[in-house]
Amino acid sequence: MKINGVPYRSVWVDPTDHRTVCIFDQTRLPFALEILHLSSSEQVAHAIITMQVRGAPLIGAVAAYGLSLALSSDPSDEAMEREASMLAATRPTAINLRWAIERMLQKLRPMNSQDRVEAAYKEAGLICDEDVAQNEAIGRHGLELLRNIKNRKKAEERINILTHCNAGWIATVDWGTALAPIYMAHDEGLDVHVWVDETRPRNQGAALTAWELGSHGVPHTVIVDNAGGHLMQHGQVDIVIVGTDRVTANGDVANKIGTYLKALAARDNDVPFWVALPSTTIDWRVQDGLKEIPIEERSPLEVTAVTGLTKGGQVETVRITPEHSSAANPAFDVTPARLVTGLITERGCCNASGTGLRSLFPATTGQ
Ligand SMILES: CSC[C@@H](O)[C@@H](O)C(=O)COP(=O)(O)O
Repeated sequence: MKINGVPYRSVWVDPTDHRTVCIFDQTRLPFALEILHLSSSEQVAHAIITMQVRGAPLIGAVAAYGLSLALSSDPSDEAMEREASMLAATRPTAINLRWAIERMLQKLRPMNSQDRVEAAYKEAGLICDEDVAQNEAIGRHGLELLRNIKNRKKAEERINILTHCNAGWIATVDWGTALAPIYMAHDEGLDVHVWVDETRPRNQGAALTAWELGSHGVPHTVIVDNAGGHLMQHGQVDIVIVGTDRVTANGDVANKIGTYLKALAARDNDVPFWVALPSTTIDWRVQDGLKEIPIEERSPLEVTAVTGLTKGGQVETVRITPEHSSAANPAFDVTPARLVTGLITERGCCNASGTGLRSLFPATTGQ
């Protein structure tokens, strides 16, 4: 995607030294656009844990480069296994992280240590290129859904889409998952408007989705997380599209906390609820999302405080709860497959079920 007319991906290798990995510091958006240069696997791990990079596909891609950086300083078997485990443990819910590390190890384990560094950067680059192609394909398939909605509307009526968290281009290597169809619809002149859930506690919607959509000129309105049900009751949402951090072999969907409540409201109001994902987000080894997907529990400080821009232009974090109140912060929830209208993948759309997924990915037996 472009920023001020310049095309960017969300992660790239510094062209001047061919080793350092560059990302946008997502904790600084939307107030500042800062590029971070990561030159060790520890720095990559820190960036993932602190959510300077986040979004399921992107943390997989960045972790793959993290392993490449580790091998640059020590390409031995011991170091590779140790650093791979360290990177895989940085966040628990998104399966793309473990998928990317596993793919790197499968490629690198049989190799001589002296050949590993070049091979690792090449494989990480392939992971990135494939992610871009998958998200572009998701965009094309999701665009069909939006065109169908438009065909059922009067000429002057816009398409209202609700989304949760940030599943845009900065959550992936490019395009995004849930936002890819929206960008394509906007680019071809469909009148789309996006209701952006702010997505407390970290406000990925208010900060990141709104920034992305605004930079691309897509009309959007930020709403508090609790407004979606009300808007659906009043016919102001045509479709919900969200991304996901892990989809089980049966089609259960883990995504940012609050997604489940949107799916319930959508079902009660006959609003289609779609989930967009590259196949790297499917965990074929897991069936029951509620029992088997680990849900990340983050710091209570993310709940008891908010960060924003003061009138003086300073970014500040302030407490919003009584000093001695405790807080809980489960970062994801699981939406059962029965509440999901369908999945948008790079191979097309399918039912959120084992049969639906197997109709598109018949040969996949595991990761
Ligand atoms: C294309 S990204 C889909 C998901 O990763 C996204 O919706 C999400 O929940 C991200 O969570 P985050 O905690 O910001 O990494």
